[in-house]
Amino acid sequence: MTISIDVKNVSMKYRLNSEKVDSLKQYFVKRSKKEIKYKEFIALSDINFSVQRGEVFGIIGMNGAGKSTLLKIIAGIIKPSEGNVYRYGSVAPLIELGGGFNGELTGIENIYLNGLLLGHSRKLISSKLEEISSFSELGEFLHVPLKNYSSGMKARLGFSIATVVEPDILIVDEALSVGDIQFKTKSERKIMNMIDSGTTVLFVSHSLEQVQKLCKRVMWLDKGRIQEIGLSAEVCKNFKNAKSIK
Ligand SMILES: Nc1ncnc2c1ncn2[C@@H]1O[C@H](COP(=O)(O)OP(=O)(O)OP(=O)(O)O)[C@@H](O)[C@H]1O
Repeated sequence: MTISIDVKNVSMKYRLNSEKVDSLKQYFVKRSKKEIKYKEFIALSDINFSVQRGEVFGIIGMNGAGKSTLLKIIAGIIKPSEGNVYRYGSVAPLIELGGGFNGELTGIENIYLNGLLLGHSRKLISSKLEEISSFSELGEFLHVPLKNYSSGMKARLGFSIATVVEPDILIVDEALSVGDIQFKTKSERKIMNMIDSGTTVLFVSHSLEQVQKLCKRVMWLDKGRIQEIGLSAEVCKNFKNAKSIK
């Protein structure tokens, strides 16, 4: 078995402002006097696990358990406070789609901007422009500034860019709604095709049914800690029972 993602001793602490500051001026005065106090919030605590190549691995947990934070750390979008993540191969994060979009630029210009942010070369983006445009089905809108797009249209473009090059590792946050029903079906089919061709998938979802259908192994996160890692049916059952007791 070859490892695709290795998460070692990862912890994440967020700093929360614990003091009310009424103005920016007051903030800077207090900051210069070192009077700003922070509370620490531990979103993830000592997370250790690995995912094998070609595995579809699920992460479940209640709201605020730390699922999205963990995905963003694994995708390299944010850095953990402690620990390391080792990824073997190229990564396509289907989270915060179009995070690097600029509303003043057109769809086409944003394809280049986002593609470069994903680590692709200009040449590669040019060669894939037609494919991205056609998958997004945005037609003439691709020549219009993004500030005139609906959120579904932006998500369509983001998805089309992120998946144009088949990655070794796909990171999917279910919370993102990718366009309308027709586009959702099309994007789910694309993800299924990648799974069939051996892409490693990390999948966060609140739908236990979907998790059991797709994933063999699942991790249950509870208040930033690993509660259980194991076979999907078993972990989902324990999670469901615990939820009904609460
Ligand atoms: N930038 C931030 N600053 C401070 N706290 C944060 C930040 N981002 C997340 N948190 C906190 O970290 C915790 C974990 O958040 P996260 O979004 O990872 O949870 P989640 O399991 O994905 O939740 P959900 O199922 O609701 O999407 C939450 O309590 C949240 O309030």
